[in-house]
Parts: sequence; structure tokens; C-alpha cells
Amino acid sequence: MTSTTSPPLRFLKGHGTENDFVIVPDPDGLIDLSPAAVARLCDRRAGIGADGVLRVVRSAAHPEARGMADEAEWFMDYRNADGSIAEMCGNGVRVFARYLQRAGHAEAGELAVATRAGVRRVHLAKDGDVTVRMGAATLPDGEVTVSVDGRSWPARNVGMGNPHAVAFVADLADAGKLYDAPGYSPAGAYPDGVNVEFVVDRGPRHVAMRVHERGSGETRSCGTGACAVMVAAARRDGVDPAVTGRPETYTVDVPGGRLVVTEHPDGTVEMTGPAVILAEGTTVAGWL
Ligand SMILES: N[C@@H](CCC[C@H](N)C(=O)O)C(=O)O
Repeated sequence: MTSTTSPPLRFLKGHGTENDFVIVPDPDGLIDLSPAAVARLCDRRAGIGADGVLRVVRSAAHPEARGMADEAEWFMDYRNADGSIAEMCGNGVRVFARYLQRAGHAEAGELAVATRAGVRRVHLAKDGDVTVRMGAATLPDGEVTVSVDGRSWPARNVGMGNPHAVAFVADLADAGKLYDAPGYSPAGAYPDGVNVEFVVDRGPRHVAMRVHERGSGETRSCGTGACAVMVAAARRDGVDPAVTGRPETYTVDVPGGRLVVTEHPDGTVEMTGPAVILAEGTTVAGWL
């Protein structure tokens, strides 16, 4: 039975390369957004529908972000569609920045956003694309195999604040329907779960990917995933900006569009792509 106690919730809807989000403005951190409420908002039939939720909270008003408040006024409280918490969302942070601009909380130009993976610096053009400095990738050692429908591929572990396993495949269709999370071995490799990317080459420094996201299923794009893919592809190609002293750029096509990812000699990975706010509204009292 529908509860009659929940108040109306103001929200916006946005996407970055079709990785879509319900944005919940909560500057003073007063909204108790339970995992069940997040899953209800993200439900594509009985809810608003999204790959995740971006709660917009002042860093000073959130216990996980208070320590970053001097550097970044706003904290991106990101949740996956199943209500689980993730450290970072690369497409989400661009959409988050676009929301701050639209709401008059940020000007075009440079902006710092607090996330669970630390402060991320964003360059916000007045219109068009948004660039995020995503921090450096980590490349933990270890042989991993990912599998779908009885087929398996070796994968590279890449950390972008959150965990990724990147597998190069002959054809993106090899990953099948991706309704279920890919399997992996060894069994204990990802105690907190993993995002899995399947990648093919499209040309020199140009790849395409599909992704199965931890907590959200197959999505049309994943920003941290695109960065993980860029770094895995670069190392596979023998390209390492830390060695050459030159930044290296790859184009990463995703089902929902295109992201451009650059790795700098200091290891920092920068990602550029679109960020769109498309709707705003209010839920009906008692629905959530
Ligand atoms: N879509 C995001 C990643 C969201 C978090 C991920 N599902 C996880 O659990 O780590 C992106 O654009 O990076």
C-alpha cells in the first residue's frame, strides 16, 4: 500500500551521454534518501527512471564531505539505481556541475565538487561540453577473467575511485544481452563488486565500449568506465604519458555518445563530454 506520509520531492532529470540521473537538490542535507527511495525513483516503469541519483548537498552539511568543505562547497551524494552507494560517477559529476550552474550556484569556468573519491575539478563551459579532472587511475596487479554466457576474457583491473574490470573483445555483441552481471574469477577478486567494460578498437586511439555497472546494470555510458578503458587501452598499446612526458588522448565511444579522455604525464585523467538537464518536477505526496 502506498504510504501517505512521504512529502513531495523536488527533482530534476539529466544525462551525460545517456547515462541518466535523477537530481535531488538538498542543500542543507535534510532529506533522508533511503536505498529503497533511490530504487523507487530510478525504477523505469513505476518511478522517474534513471541509472542513479545525484543528491546535491552542501559539503558542510554532510558528514562524509565536511572535511572537503573548504575546497568544494558542494558534495555529490551519488547512489546507484539499486540504492547502493558508489565512490564516484564521472558522467554524474558533469551533470551535477551543469545543475549547479543552472541553479545559480556556480558560474561557467572552474568549479570543485566533493565526491566520496575526493575533490574533483570541473571546467564548465557556458554551453556544451564539461571537462572533469578525474584523478589518477590505479592499476592493481592480478589476473582476472570476466565471463558472460559461458565465454570468458582476460580483464585488466583499473581503479578510478571505483573498481573496473576492462576486457578487450572481438565484437561488442560478444558480451550478449548483459541483463545479468558478468561473472569473474578468482571468486574473491571484487568483494565490493565491480563495473565491467567490454572494449573493441575503432581506429588509432579510438575505442568503443559497453558497460555493465555495479548497482545499475547495463547503462548507455559510464564516465569512470571510459577513463578506465582509456588507461587500459593506452597501456595495451604501449602508451604511457608518465614515460613519454606527453599527454595522450583517446576517443571512447559509448552506446549513448562519445567521450574524450586524456591522460597527463602526472597521471591525472581528464574526461570531456556533454551534460544535459532536461526536466524538473515534483513527486506526488505519499508516493515516495
Ligand atoms: N555511471 C558512473 C559510475 C557510477 C558508479 C558505478 N556504478 C559503481 O558502482 O562504481 C560513471 O559515469 O562513472
